[in-house]
Amino acid sequence: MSIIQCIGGFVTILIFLYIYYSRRNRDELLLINWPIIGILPSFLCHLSDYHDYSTIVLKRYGGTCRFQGPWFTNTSFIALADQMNVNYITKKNCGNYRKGSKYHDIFEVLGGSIFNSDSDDVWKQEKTMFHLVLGRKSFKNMFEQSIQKKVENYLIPFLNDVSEAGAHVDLQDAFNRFTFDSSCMILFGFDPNCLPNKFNQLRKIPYKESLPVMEEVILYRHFIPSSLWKLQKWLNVGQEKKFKVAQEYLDRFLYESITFSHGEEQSKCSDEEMDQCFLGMVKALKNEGYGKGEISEKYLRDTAFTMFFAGNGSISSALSWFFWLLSTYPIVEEKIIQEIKDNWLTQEGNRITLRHVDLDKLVYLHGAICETLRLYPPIPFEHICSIKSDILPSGYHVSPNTTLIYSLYSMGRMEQIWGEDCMEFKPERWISERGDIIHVPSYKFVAFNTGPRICIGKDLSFIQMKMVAAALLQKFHIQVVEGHPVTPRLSVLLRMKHGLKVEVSKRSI
Ligand code: HEM
Repeated sequence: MSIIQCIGGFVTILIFLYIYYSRRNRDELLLINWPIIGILPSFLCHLSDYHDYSTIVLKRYGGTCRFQGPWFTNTSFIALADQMNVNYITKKNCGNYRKGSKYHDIFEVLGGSIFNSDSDDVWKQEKTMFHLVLGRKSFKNMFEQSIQKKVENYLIPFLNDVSEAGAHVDLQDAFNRFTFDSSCMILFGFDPNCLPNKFNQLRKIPYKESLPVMEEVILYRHFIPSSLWKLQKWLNVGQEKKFKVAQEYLDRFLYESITFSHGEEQSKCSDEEMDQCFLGMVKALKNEGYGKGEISEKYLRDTAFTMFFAGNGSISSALSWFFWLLSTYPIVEEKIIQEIKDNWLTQEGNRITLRHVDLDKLVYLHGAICETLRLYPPIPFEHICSIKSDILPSGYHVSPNTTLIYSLYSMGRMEQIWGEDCMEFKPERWISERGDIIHVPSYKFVAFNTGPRICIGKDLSFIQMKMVAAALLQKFHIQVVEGHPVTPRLSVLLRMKHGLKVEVSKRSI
């Protein structure tokens, strides 16, 4: 018998077994760990709706189950969406769980940054430095002023122009440009002007496109054998070729920004603003003798890249899902508008000042943003690795050196965690009878991760999202174009696959 006949016979048996199983039990078919090829067929069938598929599987198996990859590929993992188990691995027994070597390989592009660090010394030192900078009053002021400037001088005029032209615009792209520019202002002290103030001045900017491409390839690296993607990388073909090109664009931009050697097209900030920007403060801290080692350009690049990776896409993704949900739930939009009317924000002449003390009064808006992050967490899953064998609180056994993936997306949709109405968008669930925001522990509301590796930028993210949402809702009614498909892109960041096409009309409240 020839090899082709053998393969043909094997495939026929698999098809027969597949049909046999599907007729016997449709539910069981959700997750069949086949001999040799493991979950590959189920996985391939559900590639386009991967997050929803994993959620259904995890619900079916009580929140914890094993996804067995093909033999000898090192792609098997334990999937989790059970808050007790997740609290255990991220907090109670976090000493036994690390990001691990597979994570470091997949996220190599982050360099020696805080995200990628497993060494307690380096991680603690970086974390303290982030806290020192983000906690400074001068940094917070600079942060708020940068967002305010960008909203007032670009985002609002841009959408005004769109409404006057009666055009359709991709709101996700506009938010992505907005967060890219504001991240640069905060990090480096200059605005690269990716978001113009006129609709017809939109131009394609390769370095701005880099992150979404890289995030997509990073997701593939999770699920295909590492030997395969490493070979692709070495041969510079396929997805890995796309990754390399995207990284080159972004790295060139970052190194030029660090040394400030761009052309003239950027709006430069004052020397004072430059000193107060994130990297300015990091350099000052290092010069004062904080932390070990020199401030090399590579270190500054890794820090800048981390800030982009952490903050830029997460915020633009959250804002896009927020406006899509409002378009789907007009009653929620009405309540937010009413809240803005009742508490409005300091009015200085014609100018609206978005101070965070005023934003704190917008409790319903806060609840709506939490609800968005629960249903559409920008980072949909987390990846860690066990050191020694362990037993999870649910009784599940974990062998040493096992990959565990906990799905933040699925955890936001579990009935055991959020109740029977978990699929509904209900900002009210975040508000107490007295009208305050209810504190929800981070192992339940996991969009910002939980345990020691919890997000450092959570408070700043809320300020930024509330500033943008309040300013836009006060000025515009944003409606998603009828029939526009909205589905998540297959990526480590929950962006929308087809963007968010919207129509904009002016509103005055
Ligand atoms: C909606 C916005 C955001 C969301 C949903 C979010 C979510 C997350 C999540 C899930 C992690 C854990 C990642 C991991 O360990 O693999 C994380 C970590 C981190 N985030 Fe955020 N983030 C957001 C915005 C930001 C912003 C604006 C900044 C910067 C100011 C930031 C800085 C960080 C840093 C430095 C870490 C690493 C913490 C550590 O490893 O100890 N994030 N974030």
